[in-house]
Parts: sequence; structure tokens; C-alpha cells
Amino acid sequence: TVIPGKQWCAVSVPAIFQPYTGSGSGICPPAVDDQSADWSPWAHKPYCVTTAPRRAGDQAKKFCAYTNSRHGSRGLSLVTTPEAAADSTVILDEYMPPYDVGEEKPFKVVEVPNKGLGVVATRHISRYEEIMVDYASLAVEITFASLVPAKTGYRVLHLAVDQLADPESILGLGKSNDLAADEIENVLRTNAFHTILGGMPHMALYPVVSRINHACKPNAYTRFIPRTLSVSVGASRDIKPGEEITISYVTVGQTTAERHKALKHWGFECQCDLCTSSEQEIAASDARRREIDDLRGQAAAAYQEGKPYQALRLTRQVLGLIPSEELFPLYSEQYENIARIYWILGDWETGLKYARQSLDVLREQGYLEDVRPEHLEVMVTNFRQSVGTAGRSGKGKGKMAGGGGGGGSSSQKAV
Ligand SMILES: C[S@@+](CC[C@H](N)C(=O)[O-])C[C@H]1O[C@@H](n2cnc3c(N)ncnc32)[C@H](O)[C@@H]1O
Repeated sequence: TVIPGKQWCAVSVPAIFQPYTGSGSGICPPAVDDQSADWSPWAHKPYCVTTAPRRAGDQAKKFCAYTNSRHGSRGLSLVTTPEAAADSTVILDEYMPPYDVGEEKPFKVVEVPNKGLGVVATRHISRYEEIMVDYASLAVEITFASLVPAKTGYRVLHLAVDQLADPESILGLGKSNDLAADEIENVLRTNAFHTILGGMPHMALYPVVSRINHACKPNAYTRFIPRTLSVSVGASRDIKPGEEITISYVTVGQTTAERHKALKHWGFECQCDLCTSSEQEIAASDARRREIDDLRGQAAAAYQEGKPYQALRLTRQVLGLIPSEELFPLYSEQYENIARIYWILGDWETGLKYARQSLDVLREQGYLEDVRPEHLEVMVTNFRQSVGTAGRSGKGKGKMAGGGGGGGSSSQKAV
């Protein structure tokens, strides 16, 4: 958003809520680059490159390396556009405790067979307990690699990493292959999370979360916290001391063939408990996952065809099957769908009970700090809009949450 006076404001937030507007003064964080006399709050003068337009009509795009070496003790570097960097300075306002002090952590990083390093629990971890919070050390705008020539791009990436207080936190991360000519690119390919920064997609590195290996039946899940550019990891079930902590790198709930296809670009052969179990166990798991997926699709179709009782029965069947494949992220969606169904049946009291249950699951998982009346109001407004006038005729319109038939829910959500 260009503001008169060449100031920039966060793209997604109305100006009145801008952190830098200071009681409505209208001053937004300025976009700084290598031409600026003052580049605070960044510790170094931004180093910038401008892409050459490839075709007539293409706009040149400027990317710069921005570093605040002190942030969170390891430092934070962004390789991004001046506008996204201006939007992101608010992240630096958050106090980040140095990572290695504070309470004893419930995990340690150790060698694990066939997977390099991994993270294991050092004590019992309860379901939904927060295992760690880790903040990004490096974020790179997603189009940087394709728009900037490789040699120039590597120079910018290395500068961004070298300026950090602890470059080793990035350079020492795992590399599952050396397909790229540059070590930072290999680290990004092996460890980066998709992250939104200043409204733009970025690849971000969270050095401790990056040590968590993938499992097709994970016992933990990640939550992205945009305000602090951090990722929090929660336990999806009780975890025993000594057990490896795992997350899913791909959408959960997929069958073996689907998962392996999705994991292909990570460049490793999955050695998780499910993928290394017997052929019969893998086939049985695939069959259950297909059944859950089919039931979700059938429930969504029944709802749309105005058959709420059938949709209710099918959704209850999905709920019953979730524990067999440990697809815990699906709970909230099923409760929400049952709430919708009761809503169109005109039983608002039961509908509200399930809507609250859906929100309670999100709260327990750490996606909501609290369940407040306004959360329920938003949900109910949503039901009203998707049902339209159909509430009175008992015919379901619109779509149920998740829609069914599309695989499980993603393991990473913004908080
Ligand atoms: C984000 S890193 C995880 C930490 C990594 N093991 C390390 O040593 O730093 C991802 C890499 O770990 C390994 N990895 C993760 N999950 C795995 C799994 N289920 N089976 C085999 N290797 C795995 C692969 O080499 C993958 O490219």
C-alpha cells in the first residue's frame, strides 16, 4: 500500500491499527533500501539487487538483505522486498528471550537411526502441551530464487547469513542432498517452512524446529505465529520419555502412495514407523485412510444434497475412525460440521454445543487463547451465511468445513 510521502503500511492491516501509526499519526514504517540514509531498525545497511525485466511489461523487482543481528540472540535476516521488510519491522518489537536460557526443555536433539539428527522427549509430554517455540533466523521471499541469477542470489543469501549473530545455526542445519550448487540453498531445500511475511509468501528457517523429523502418523503439530515470526510445536497425543517427536511435512491423512508423492521433492525415503511397518499393516492403514476420506466426501455431498440426517450419521462415523489413524487435527472440523448440521435442522442449542466443542479443541491445541462469545458469534454468522434461507426448509446449502474427500488437514496453521 503506497501512502503519500513514500511511506508504506502493512498490506493486511488497516492503517489505524498499524503499530507505527502511534495514536493515528499516520506514520507507517518507511521502506528502506540501499539508497536510504537511515536503515534502522536493521543493524546493517541493506544490500540490494534489482532483477532485470525478462519480457516487455515486466516490472523490475528489488530484493535486499536485512539483518537485525541481536534479535532473539541468533539474529534475524530477511531477503525480501523493501515493502515486505517495512511490514516486518514490527516483529523486532517483540522481546524474544535468548533461546538457551529459561526452563528446562522437555526434549533434546540426538542422532536417530536412518534420519540423521532428530528430537526426542526427555520426559513425559502431555497431549496439547507446548513442546517448544522457535523463531525464524532467515526468511527468503519465495520468488527470489527464480528471479535473481544464481551467483548473485547466493551472494545475497551468504551475506544475510554471515550477518547473523550465529551463522552456524543456519549453516549447520541438515542437508538431505547437495543438488544445488550452494550450501544455503541446500539447507533451504531441506528445512524451510512456508511462511507469510508482509503479506508475501517466504521460505523460513526455524533452526530448532528444523531438527524435527517427519512421520506419517506424527505425535506433534506446528503452529505458525505471524506476529513474532515463530513456530510453536504442540503434542497431538501423550508422548513418552525417549520417544521421538515428529511432525508431518505434508497434509496428514494421506495414503502411502499419496504421501510418498508429496514427500518426493524433499529428497528422502521415509523411514517413519508407519512406512517401515509390515505390508499388511501399511495396507490396513491405507484402507482406513481411504475409508475416512470417502466418508468425509459422502458426508459433504449428503449435506449439500439436503440430507442432514445422512450427513450426521456419516460425520459421526468419521469421528469414530479418527483415533485408529491418529488423525487428531480432524476433530475440530467434524465438530464444526455436526454443529452446522444441527443448525440447519433448527436445533440451535445442540448446534451451539458442538460449535463450542469445535472451538474448545482449537483452544486446547493452542490455536485460540480462549473461547470467547465473539468466536461463537463469528461461527454462527458463518453458518447463517452458508445455510442462507435453507435453515427454515431444512436443506443444507454451502459447504461443510474441510469439504471432505480432500485428504486430511494441513499440519501447519497460522495462530
Ligand atoms: C528438516 S530436516 C530434519 C532434521 C534432520 N534429520 C537433521 O539431521 O538435521 C529434514 C531431513 O531429515 C531427514 N528426515 C526427516 N524425516 C525423515 C523420515 N521420516 N525418514 C527419513 N529421513 C527423514 C531427511 O534427510 C530430511 O531431508
